[in-house]
Amino acid sequence: MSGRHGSSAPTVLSAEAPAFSCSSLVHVYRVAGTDVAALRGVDLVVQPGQRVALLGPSGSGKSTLLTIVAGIVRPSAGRAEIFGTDLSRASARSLHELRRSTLGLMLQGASTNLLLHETATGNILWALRGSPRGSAAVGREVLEAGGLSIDARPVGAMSPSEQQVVALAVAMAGLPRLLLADEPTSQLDDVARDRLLDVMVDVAAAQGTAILLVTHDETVAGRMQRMIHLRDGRVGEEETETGRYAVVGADGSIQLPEALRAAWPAGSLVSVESSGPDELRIRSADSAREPRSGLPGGSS
Ligand SMILES: Nc1ncnc2c1ncn2[C@@H]1O[C@H](COP(=O)(O)OP(=O)(O)OP(=O)(O)O)[C@@H](O)[C@H]1O
Repeated sequence: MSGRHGSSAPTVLSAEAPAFSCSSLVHVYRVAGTDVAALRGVDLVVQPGQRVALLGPSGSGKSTLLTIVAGIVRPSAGRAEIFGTDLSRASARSLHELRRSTLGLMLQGASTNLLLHETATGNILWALRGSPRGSAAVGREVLEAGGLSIDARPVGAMSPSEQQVVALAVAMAGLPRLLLADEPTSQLDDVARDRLLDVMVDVAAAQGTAILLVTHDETVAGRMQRMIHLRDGRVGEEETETGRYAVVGADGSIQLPEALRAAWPAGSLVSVESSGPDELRIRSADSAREPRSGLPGGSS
């Protein structure tokens, strides 16, 4: 595949740097005098060429994280870097350059980044104008997988699912070093979704493209190499081939399993005992405590 998808040398911003990394990342939206904490301390590292799915309930901060990685929204606090470029400090100009040369964006609302009066192919060619890397052939391959290889309609006359295929074709045609995709196949039926995923994974593997992809669809997530679950604006768990694990944050915190959250509300006291280098025992203080009547001096 790599021959077919061959391109000029990639723009190397920092050879050894992760595709994306963030630590203690916080984002607060301020709307009409009210603060909404969308991200509450996210720690995450995505290596070059790694494919990562972001999952989590609605409102857990997935899209916010993606717009920060895209350099569209500046984080309120914490650190976020793309290939070694600090997103908090980068000038508007270098963020623009980063998006042009390094990132492929397919954010929510597939049609927002498309020229509606142009055809699918016209959109790909437009996106590749002056691009330091990029392959119209890859764009056409994605269109073909989505059944749009021969289509003279302007994108504005296409259905939402067809526009989603075009948006993915445009994003992939740029041969980005990091593809950011928010629900990239949400409008597609299962057959089209699987065909598109095949091409996406195939091209990404051939090009060494890292992917950070938001999805609610476990099938889509399963095509990525890592599955990260966000909860309440933090990384809660990660699924690997060997199981689903809680993730220790930079501050040493871990989230409670969902099933225990109602039983152990904020402020609950727990005893945390290390019973070996690889084992931690957490018990509710209530269960550890003797009944009051059994306590020395207990009166009830
Ligand atoms: N532009 C905005 N202005 C104000 N609050 C916002 C904005 N965007 C998101 N939020 C709030 O930030 C929190 C995280 O939202 P976000 O969209 O990042 O979550 P999400 O996990 O992507 O949700 P979904 O799966 O529904 O897309 C939510 O409480 C949301 O209401």
